[in-house]
Parts: sequence; C-alpha cells; structure tokens
Amino acid sequence: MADGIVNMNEFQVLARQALPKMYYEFYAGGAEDEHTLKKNVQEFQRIILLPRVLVDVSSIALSTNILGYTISAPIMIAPTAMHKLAHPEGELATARAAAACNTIMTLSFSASCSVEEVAASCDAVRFFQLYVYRRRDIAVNLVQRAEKSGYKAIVLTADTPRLGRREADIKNKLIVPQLKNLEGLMSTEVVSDKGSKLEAYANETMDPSLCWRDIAWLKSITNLPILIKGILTREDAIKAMEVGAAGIIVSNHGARQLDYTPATISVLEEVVQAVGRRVPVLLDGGVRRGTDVFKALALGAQAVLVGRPVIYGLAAKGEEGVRKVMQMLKDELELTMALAGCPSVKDISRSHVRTDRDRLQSML
Ligand SMILES: Cc1cc2nc3c(=O)[nH]c(=O)nc-3n(C[C@H](O)[C@H](O)[C@H](O)COP(=O)(O)O)c2cc1C
Ligand SMILES: CC(C)CC(=O)C(=O)O
Repeated sequence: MADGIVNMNEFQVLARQALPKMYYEFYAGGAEDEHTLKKNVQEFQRIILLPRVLVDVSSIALSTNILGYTISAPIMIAPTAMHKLAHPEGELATARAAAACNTIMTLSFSASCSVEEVAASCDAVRFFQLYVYRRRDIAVNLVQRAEKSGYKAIVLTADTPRLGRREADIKNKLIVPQLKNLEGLMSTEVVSDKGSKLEAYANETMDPSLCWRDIAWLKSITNLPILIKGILTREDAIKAMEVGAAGIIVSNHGARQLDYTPATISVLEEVVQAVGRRVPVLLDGGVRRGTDVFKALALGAQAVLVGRPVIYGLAAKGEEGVRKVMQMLKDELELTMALAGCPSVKDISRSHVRTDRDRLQSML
C-alpha cells in the first residue's frame, strides 16, 4: 500500500482512506478555525534556504545527541494518544519502528498500550509524556512505572489545563476507549452524551490548577529529567529554566489546543535566544519535510518531533508505515544537507536560512 508513496502528504491521503471518519478527523483536526493548524505548515514554507556550494558533501552525518542519547537523526516521535484507533498493534508497532530507526519515541500518557507493554517491545530510548490529573496519585503511579520500565525522561505537557475545542470531534461525538495506562486506576467512562466524549473526559480529569510551583513536586517524585512541552514564549522559556527543566519543547500541541497561537517555527528563535544553550530546545508542529527539519535546526532547535505523520504511517501500513515515514524525513533531510552544503548536523547554521524578520530588517 505504501509502495510508490513519495511524500508525507500522500501518507495522509492513505490514512484518510484507511480510517473511519471519526478517527481520521480526530487525528488530522485542530482547534476551532484551525488557523494555527494551517500556519504550522505555512510558516515553514515562508522560510527560504541559503545553500553554500563547493563544500565536500560526499558524506553526510545526520546523527545527533539528545540529553546524552545518540539518535540516528534529529527527528523524534511526538507523543500522540490512542494509536490503536489507527492500527490494531497500536503503540507497539510505533515503538518497534522507533527502535528500527534508532530514534526516541515519546509515549503518550493516553496511549492504547501500557508503559510496560511498550517497554517490553522496544529497546530504543523512550520518553514518557505526562498529563497531570486532579488525582495526583495517578501521576505518581505513572511516573514511577515509567521510571521502573526504563523510560529516560518525563515530558510534561503544560498546554492542556482543559481540552481545546475541536469541532470535528464534537460533531462526530468522539468516543474514548479505556486508556491502557489507567486500567485498574480509573475508568475513562464519561456521562456526557452530547459532543466529544474526549473533551468531557479530559475536562473532568485534567488538573487546571497545575502551575510552575508544581514542577518542584514533580521533581520530588522522580529522578528522571523533565522536559516541558507547550512553550511558545520567551517568558515561559525563562520560567522553565528557573524551575529546572532539562529541556523545552516549543509546541502548540499540533494546533489542537488554543487556536491563533503562533506557528511553532515562528517563535522558535525567540525561545532559543532566551534559553541561550543552557538546555536543549526541541520543536514540534507542522514538520512534514526534510527541509522543515533543516529550518528548525538552523533556527536553533536541537531536534524536532513529528506527531501526525507517524499516525498517518501507522494507519496506512502499521510498523512499516511508521518506518517509511521516518525514513522519508531522514532521506529528505540528508539530501537537503547535501544540497545546502552541510556535511553534518553541526554545520547547519543560522546563515543557512532567511526568515520574514530577516527580510524586514534588511529593509531598515
Ligand atoms: C491525534 C493527536 C493526539 C495527540 N495526543 C497527545 C498526547 O496525548 N499528549 C501530548 O502531549 N500531545 C499530544 N498531541 C500533540 C503532539 O505531541 C504534537 O505536539 C503535535 O502532534 C505536533 O504537531 P504535528 O502533528 O503537526 O507533527 C497529539 C497530537 C495529535 C495529532
Ligand atoms: C487524550 C488527549 C487529551 C489527547 C491529546 O492530547 C490530543 O488529542 O491532542
């Protein structure tokens, strides 16, 4: 099925064909007007590449290091919920693909497979994404299980005190299957019979009082490094460093939370400047091409994460589809680096891209 596929957009078409409408729209959709959803992709397209020629590019090195772990390319797997809605093997297939590609998978708190099942099926480096519920004992339980199962970092998602308004899910009356990590801890049944059950469930469970002070609590329950996901401003990047985050993920949750937030690529540089290399800055949102990865690296990200492309690969062709998606991005990045005159990831610099701001400044 994935033979003859030449780019990520084609995987999206396959996924649409493979999935029931309710699930496809859950995966593909964004919040409200989906303004940010479009912007996440379009703002990458506004950045221009400035290649250097006559550089020896006979060998291209893609590998990089994240929190001390070497990965084959600066492209990681973002946490996305409920992979069994895309494929019967769910996160186990995704995890095996991550291991085969030698990259880091971030397992979603809201996965359809448990932290233990995924750990048993994948010897690659894994991070665990955490939502903090009103019932804090659930976070303690999950973090401890992740630590015991060999996950290497906690990715705290900070942009979801409530669920964003996803109109397709409301229309489709999206259902929520029992979340595997919560089995025996709490039920995911909700009473709401109108609109998105996911929204009702999330709003009942998420702790909207979670705040910067709570990072101290989180640190008290784990020895793992904590990355904060959902940072979009200089101010919050500074706060994240003050509370001791080991890394920052510039993210607007794939445009599924607050609509009209900026495209992630357009705020990356501001965050990178605020952080000043003290901790790694990662980015997700709208990465669909190797050139996008290159642009994010040129603007200071240490790596990117991809969300929907992985789900589209999974829906289209299970583990093989995810592998193909990751390989496609790697191959495109490798070619971009060769054509831009960058033999290694370290050679990708700010001077290899021109942004709208650069164009404005050159006019002053
Ligand atoms: C279907 C779907 C489910 C998601 N589930 C989660 C989740 O459980 N936890 C989380 O922190 N982010 C979640 N995200 C956000 C992703 O981690 C990531 O920020 C986003 O997908 C990146 O944008 P992209 O899809 O354009 O690559 C989800 C995104 C999608 C599309
Ligand atoms: C279960 C969730 C809250 C999943 C999520 O983060 C999302 O759908 O964007």
